[in-house]
Amino acid sequence: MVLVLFKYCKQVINHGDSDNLIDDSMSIFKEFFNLPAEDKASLYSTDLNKSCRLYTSNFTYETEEVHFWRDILRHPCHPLQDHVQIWPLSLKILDLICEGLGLEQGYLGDELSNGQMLSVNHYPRCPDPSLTLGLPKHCDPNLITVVLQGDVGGLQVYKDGQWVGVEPLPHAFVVNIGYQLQIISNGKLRGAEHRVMTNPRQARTTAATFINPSPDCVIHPAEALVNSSNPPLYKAFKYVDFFGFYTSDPKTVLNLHKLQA
Ligand SMILES: O=C(O)CCC(=O)C(=O)O
Ligand SMILES: [Fe+2]
Repeated sequence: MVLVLFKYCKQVINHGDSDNLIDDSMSIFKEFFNLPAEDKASLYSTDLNKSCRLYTSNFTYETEEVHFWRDILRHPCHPLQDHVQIWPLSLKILDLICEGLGLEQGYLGDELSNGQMLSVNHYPRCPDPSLTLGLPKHCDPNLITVVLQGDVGGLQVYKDGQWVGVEPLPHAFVVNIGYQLQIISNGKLRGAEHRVMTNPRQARTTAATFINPSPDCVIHPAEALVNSSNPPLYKAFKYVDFFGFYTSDPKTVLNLHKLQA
């Protein structure tokens, strides 16, 4: 397994997952979005609590100020045993992150990462990309997100004050660091700020697997990374509470969980 390193975002290649399986999955995702609208309509829902739903733009179409050029099929994979077991690749990535941070192997396992959410994004061809984005600048709320971005670029990360395109590498997975990893690492790792551009020539379909803590898991900076010269930067909280704040205001949620200096 090879990690191609960017500052806040990494791509994993030679990961051992079969290229055919990746291609087949991507074909099925594209086939789904190419179905006639009336076939997909029964899955469309604006109910945030619905387990599997198809929706447009971002969390809540009705109340958001700006709409984005994206349709999403979201599947919570819950309970996990009825769908797929935790994906071995994500566990390997988490153990590599533990090694890099100096945490014991498995520290990021169990309830810190046993929630898995599949989010298949479809960004239709956009006649005028200057008017809209596929997704605005954001940082994912969770631990890490493993993204299969297919062969059409569009994902950008904010690095050193500039937007940098993440090159689509064949069969590579992009790993985005989420807020929970920033908090657990006590700021050693930073959540990846990213956005998605639209494309005037071709549609783009991507599959993001969100690796999430369980809702009641209490998140706090890892004790091994905190000492008198590195005091904790964040409060302890339940993931479900953090996620609630994130859905109402993703821009200020991290500040709410900071300890005052
Ligand atoms: O589609 C992409 O490339 C990224 C998707 C993403 O950032 C997200 O779903 O949060
Ligand atoms: Fe994201």
